[in-house]
Amino acid sequence: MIFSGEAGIDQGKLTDGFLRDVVFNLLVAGRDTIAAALSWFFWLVAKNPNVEEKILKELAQVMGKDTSFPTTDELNKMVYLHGAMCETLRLYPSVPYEHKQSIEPDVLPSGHAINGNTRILLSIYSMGRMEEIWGSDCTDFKPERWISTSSTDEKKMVVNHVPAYKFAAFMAGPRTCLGRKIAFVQMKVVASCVLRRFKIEVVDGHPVVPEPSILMFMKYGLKVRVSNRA
Ligand code: HEM
Repeated sequence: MIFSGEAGIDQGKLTDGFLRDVVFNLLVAGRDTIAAALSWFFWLVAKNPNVEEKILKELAQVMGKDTSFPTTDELNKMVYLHGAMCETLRLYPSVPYEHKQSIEPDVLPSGHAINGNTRILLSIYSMGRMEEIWGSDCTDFKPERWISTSSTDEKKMVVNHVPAYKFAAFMAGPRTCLGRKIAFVQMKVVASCVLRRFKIEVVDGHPVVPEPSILMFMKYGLKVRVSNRA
């Protein structure tokens, strides 16, 4: 639209109103989605010390004693952390369900015939927990399922390609999330900076349950004890 359509363009220039709306859209789409995902990530990591240990090991290998923000190159090397982020979004997608609407009668890839003007609700949350899709360990938090050894260098780990129609946290098709890549950058920067410096422990007895809404936050927030890593 920005380059080919008329909307938001006046005498060949983008209008202030159009630019305002684009920036607002990016802020709305990209703030709470990341906040929700990071809450679930820190909770899952605190509850799975084996995962925490592997993340810290990878961070030490990639960053050494450098305490500054990770570079793009360093972020790309954080393969296990990337897997942990995908695994978090599989189990706790920031957008738990989506709705799409047909204009005309159609047949879905599943073979289901639908009428025109039909609303379809997709539960991204349920899809992330289906045994047919993810296997018998579908409820386990297992970053390993997202990574494998490189075909050219068996000492190197790489992030597996998983089709968007299987991992639907960012949805798929022409209206897929535009911020997917920047979302991983932001989440990995925050996670790596926090986890290297601090130990996060969930306060005993604090209930952690999802609040199903347009975005899936924790119903009672996340109460944690934060201590400096020795
Ligand atoms: C964990 C983080 C995020 C998740 C889980 C997420 C998920 C989604 C989902 C499910 C959609 C709907 C796609 C559809 O209906 O087909 C969407 C749309 C969108 N997202 Fe994200 N998002 C995240 C972060 C971001 C960030 C950081 C940005 C921008 C900086 C962003 C920008 C957008 C935009 C602009 C759209 C609308 C795309 C369109 O309608 O064409 N998102 N996102």
